[in-house]
Amino acid sequence: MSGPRPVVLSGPSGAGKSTLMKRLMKDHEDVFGFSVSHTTRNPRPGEEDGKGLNKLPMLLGATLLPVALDSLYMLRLADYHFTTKEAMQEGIDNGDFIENAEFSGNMYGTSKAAIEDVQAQNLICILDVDIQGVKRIKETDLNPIYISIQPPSMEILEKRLRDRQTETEESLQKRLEAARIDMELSKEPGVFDVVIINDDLERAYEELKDILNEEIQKVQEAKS
Ligand SMILES: Nc1ncnc2c1ncn2[C@@H]1O[C@H](COP(=O)(O)OP(=O)(O)OP(=O)(O)O)[C@@H](O)[C@H]1O
Ligand SMILES: Nc1nc2c(ncn2[C@@H]2O[C@H](COP(=O)(O)O)[C@@H](O)[C@H]2O)c(=O)[nH]1
Repeated sequence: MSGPRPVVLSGPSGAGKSTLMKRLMKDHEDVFGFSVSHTTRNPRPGEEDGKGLNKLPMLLGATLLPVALDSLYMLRLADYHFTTKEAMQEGIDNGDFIENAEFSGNMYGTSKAAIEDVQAQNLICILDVDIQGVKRIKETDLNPIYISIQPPSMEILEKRLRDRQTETEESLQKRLEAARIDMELSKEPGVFDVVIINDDLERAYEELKDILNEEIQKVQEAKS
């Protein structure tokens, strides 16, 4: 496939993938596009459903110049396509997904359309997937850069997840269990191109930008 290489961001829930990714997208206008996954979990307060949001940037770009760029970016970032188990299973059976997994009792998956939407715009496609997704994507011809975002320790991860206030005690425990497995597997040689320890956010962000610098420049040059 031509165009910039996609980027797979993986790592335990609460490690900081979304925080880093949202900053990357905000700081690099029209360089990255997020592969909006499907999930059967319930939306969190403030999360945007992907339905219809893809069309928003063009409308806003043409009509709403005085709006602050920050708010434009928050508006155009869909979090997920929130769906039901039945609808998602039907999509999986139809071959609509390049990968799917069960995580913490819910289904998650990357549709082929989610990636194609981003690649059609010649943007760097960012996928946020768990370790099962990483393994499945390795069986495809997507050829992304594989980056693992890891917390400095289990204790800090637990604190971040608790402070985020998005989980029940039950789902928090499931996520911590998955995190232990993830932290072990990410140490296996050859699974990830790079492992970033997200201790200090600024340092982790600089590291992420450095890794992606070559692809970022390619997209920026192609646009100039
Ligand atoms: N370096 C950091 N120092 C302190 N807090 C951080 C750091 N990075 C992220 N956080 C905070 O930790 C919490 C988890 O981060 P975030 O939601 O980005 O994780 P995630 O990996 O995307 O999780 P999930 O996979 O569940 O979506 C957030 O409240 C975020 O503000
Ligand atoms: N295999 C996949 N994993 C995914 C996908 N989208 C998100 N995820 C991972 O799920 C967990 C939990 O996410 P949350 O939003 O409920 O906190 C996290 O590790 C994500 O990376 C996907 O399409 N496929």
